[in-house]
Amino acid sequence: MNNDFLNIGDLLMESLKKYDKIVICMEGCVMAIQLIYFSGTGSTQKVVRFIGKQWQEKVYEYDLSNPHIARHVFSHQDLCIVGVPSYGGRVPTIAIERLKQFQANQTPVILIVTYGNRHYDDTFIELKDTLQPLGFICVGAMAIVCEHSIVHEFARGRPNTKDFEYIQSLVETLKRDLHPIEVPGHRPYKIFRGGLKPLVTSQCTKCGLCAKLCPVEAIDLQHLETTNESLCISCMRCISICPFKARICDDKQVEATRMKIQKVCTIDKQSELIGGSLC
Ligand SMILES: Cc1cc2nc3c(=O)[nH]c(=O)nc-3n(C[C@H](O)[C@H](O)[C@H](O)COP(=O)(O)O)c2cc1C
Repeated sequence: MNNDFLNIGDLLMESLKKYDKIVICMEGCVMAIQLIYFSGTGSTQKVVRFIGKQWQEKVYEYDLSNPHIARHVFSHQDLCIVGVPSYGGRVPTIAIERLKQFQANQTPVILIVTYGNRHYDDTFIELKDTLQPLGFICVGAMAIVCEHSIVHEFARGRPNTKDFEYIQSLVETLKRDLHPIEVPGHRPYKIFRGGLKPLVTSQCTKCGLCAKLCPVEAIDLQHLETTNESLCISCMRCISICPFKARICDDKQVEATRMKIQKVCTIDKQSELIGGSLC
């Protein structure tokens, strides 16, 4: 047996059994940092990478927006950091489907939810409910405010330099006090009826980048002028990556969304550590 490894999973299971709060010092213990994320327009990826680097330079990555992502089994010697954006206060369905391809073995996991300054509602509890049966143990969670990927005026430019400094301080706190946690949210989860579907304009040069990068293959390379709306998950990836700004959301629909959420979005929220002790 290799004593250099601290078996975090076993410690956590013990703590769960005893209903005792456990404080785990990560300093000096050997772990692989595993980043697993879904990110439509790049904010969640940026945040998860930043948080991972606060532990170790060397990290492994699993991008859930890749339809051909390889399966993996994580061990108790891994520390996983799982990040998703909140869509309508929920975990994007495709992220749940792809997470279920993974397995864990008492693997500690930190949950990261990014959201566009409105609210994350039931995203944490849904993410925890997805990961726990797979063998993960939730030992930390953070809610991070990012620019709203539909209504960009909300939290525009965030996370900015100040946010990253703050996130760094949150990670330092988290590192000193990893333990099994409860997360906020309700069951049954909030109903999310889906978002806006991107439109294609005459600016389209048929370069095909959107089709290649669509997380759900909703754009056919042979028919770039349309989007398969039954597959589209409204992640806004195609709009954000188009070099010619040829894919857009209908202005009126964006305005309607803006009006609906503006009251709760205008005051800038702060990123936060989430979760009470499971004691
Ligand atoms: C379909 C959809 C639904 C969203 N729902 C919410 C929401 O309920 N609350 C919120 O604050 N932000 C919401 N947002 C904003 C995103 O959660 C936020 O911009 C997130 O950081 C995007 O991450 P990404 O760049 O990794 O895709 C939504 C965005 C999309 C595309």
